Amino acid sequence: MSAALIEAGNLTVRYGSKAAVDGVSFQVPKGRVVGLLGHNGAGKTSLMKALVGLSSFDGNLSVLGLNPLRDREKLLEQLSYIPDVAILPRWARVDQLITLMSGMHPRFSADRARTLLKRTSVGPRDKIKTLSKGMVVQLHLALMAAIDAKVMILDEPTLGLDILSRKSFYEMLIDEWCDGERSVLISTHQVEEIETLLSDVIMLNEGKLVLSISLEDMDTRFVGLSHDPAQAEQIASAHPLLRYRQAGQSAALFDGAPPEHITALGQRFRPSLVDLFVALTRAPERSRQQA
Ligand SMILES: Nc1ncnc2c1ncn2[C@@H]1O[C@H](COP(=O)(O)OP(=O)(O)OP(=O)(O)O)[C@@H](O)[C@H]1O
Repeated sequence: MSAALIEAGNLTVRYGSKAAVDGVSFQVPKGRVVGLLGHNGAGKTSLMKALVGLSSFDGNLSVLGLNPLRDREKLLEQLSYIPDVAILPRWARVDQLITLMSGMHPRFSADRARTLLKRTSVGPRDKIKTLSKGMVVQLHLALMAAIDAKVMILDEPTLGLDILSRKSFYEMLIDEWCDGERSVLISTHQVEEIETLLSDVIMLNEGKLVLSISLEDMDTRFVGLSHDPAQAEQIASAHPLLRYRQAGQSAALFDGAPPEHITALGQRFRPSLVDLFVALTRAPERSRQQA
């Protein structure tokens, strides 16, 4: 088995003639927390469905050394997945669900699920239909995190939750599931909020991969330069990825350090993931206010 938990090479997912995921290649090694970012319709769900064997694909795809389509049953024993349309049976009580999961999944630990639930406001006797959206998501995570898996795939897991519920969701994920060996892939639109949790980021734009990088490498590769508006023309001549306003100042974002005479015109800063996301995925007509 290769060292990477997930390995995609020229991965393409089509719906008819449309490529929702278009020739994407990336790797997810062990122990990573990977953000999958992209605008609506960028291909995030389609990519995740391919990873869990729910979509056919062209190209190469190996998850835990398995082909998700051919070896789906074996793969699902070692992988936890919360889809964007996740639902739990409304008629059931929490303890009934735990019993159900114990019977269904060879790597599910009922004790672990009960321990994880103690972190939440969900009680074992609660009926699913009486739980709030935030509580259902916490319960879902507790159930999935009680599976002894190597990879977790979360498709917009905190959609519709308030900030406190989102925070406790991610706290439980990082504290209780991530152990330096397992990896998790999370798609989200809450780029700003998730940045500090991530070790890596994968960005899609209209089905194409625009970036796959560790946050560490992102810090050394991309350079922000804040500057006086009077220098805007000279800065533009060095072809920044994006020109925008930052903390009331004109700013430019470069892929790689700009030439020294350009750097000397301003002050370097570390661009945020949001800045980078905008720079790499904007449509030209949607570009932010030019500096
Ligand atoms: N079952 C389907 N049949 C046809 N086209 C589809 C299907 N599912 C998705 N698509 C198309 O594929 C593209 C990618 O959709 P996908 O749901 O993967 O994007 P996404 O990044 O998850 O978007 P969002 O952030 O809105 O959930 C879109 O253009 C979408 O219309």
